[in-house]
Amino acid sequence: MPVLVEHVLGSFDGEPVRLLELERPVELMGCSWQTLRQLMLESDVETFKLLGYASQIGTWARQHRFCGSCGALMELLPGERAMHCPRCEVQHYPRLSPSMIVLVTRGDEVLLARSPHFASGVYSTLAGFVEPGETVEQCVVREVREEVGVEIRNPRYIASQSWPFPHSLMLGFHAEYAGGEIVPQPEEIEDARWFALTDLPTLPSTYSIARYLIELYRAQRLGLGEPSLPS
Ligand SMILES: NC(=O)C1=CN([C@@H]2O[C@H](COP(=O)(O)OP(=O)(O)OC[C@H]3O[C@@H](n4cnc5c(N)ncnc54)[C@H](O)[C@@H]3O)[C@@H](O)[C@H]2O)C=CC1
Ligand SMILES: [Mg+2]
Ligand SMILES: [Zn+2]
Repeated sequence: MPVLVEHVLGSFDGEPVRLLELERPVELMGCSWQTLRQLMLESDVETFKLLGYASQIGTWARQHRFCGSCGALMELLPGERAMHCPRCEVQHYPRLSPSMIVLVTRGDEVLLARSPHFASGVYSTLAGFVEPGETVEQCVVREVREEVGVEIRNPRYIASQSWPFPHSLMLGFHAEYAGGEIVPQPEEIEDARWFALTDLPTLPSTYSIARYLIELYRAQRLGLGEPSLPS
């Protein structure tokens, strides 16, 4: 195989696991290439966690081959998960992008939206990347305002999830509606509506924290058993 670089990842079921980054996709007997999204839908949670980790390490190392400060070829630092510049000594650790995701509610109704690239009919919670200088709570307020023009109150942290598409760390919140009419952000939001908990549209994958936030609130309001977050 045309191996570009090899990363030792750890072990799985007692066996050592390595990630081989190939120069190009080659045909391998008995194997086929799949996207990480397909694998999320088809794997068990433990396997997907390993694949998500491998994908994030591979993406980070591939995108940090050269030093962003001086342009020199970077090296993997032995004994640490870091890329190191031998010329100017800069270190780059795997990249994580903190992102908030929030379920906005109004009694027995939840605010869900569609982005133009969702599968047909699917509605989800609002999400967005944290910007430099803001707290996650400020990000929740800003993103909801930008994406649907609605004001919220009491943003409350619920749970988090690693989301390897390509390197998000999802910070899940619940917030209450405080005012305003829904105005979808042009281009970003195709449609946004209030849905009754007893009449929800097609929801995102059961693996997602978006789905968990919705199911958790539904369980709490309707007195059902609480879901568990696969993470
Ligand atoms: N696990 C889950 O349940 C869900 C996860 N997500 C993830 O949340 C993240 C944020 O969601 P979006 O609504 O797409 O974000 P968003 O509302 O901030 O808009 C996306 C835009 O942000 C910019 N962007 C891209 N990467 C960035 C980065 N690393 N830092 C700052 N800005 C960046 C680009 O201009 C992009 O078009 C994505 O990674 C998405 O995959 C979104 C919904 C559900
Ligand atoms: Mg968004
Ligand atoms: Zn350098």
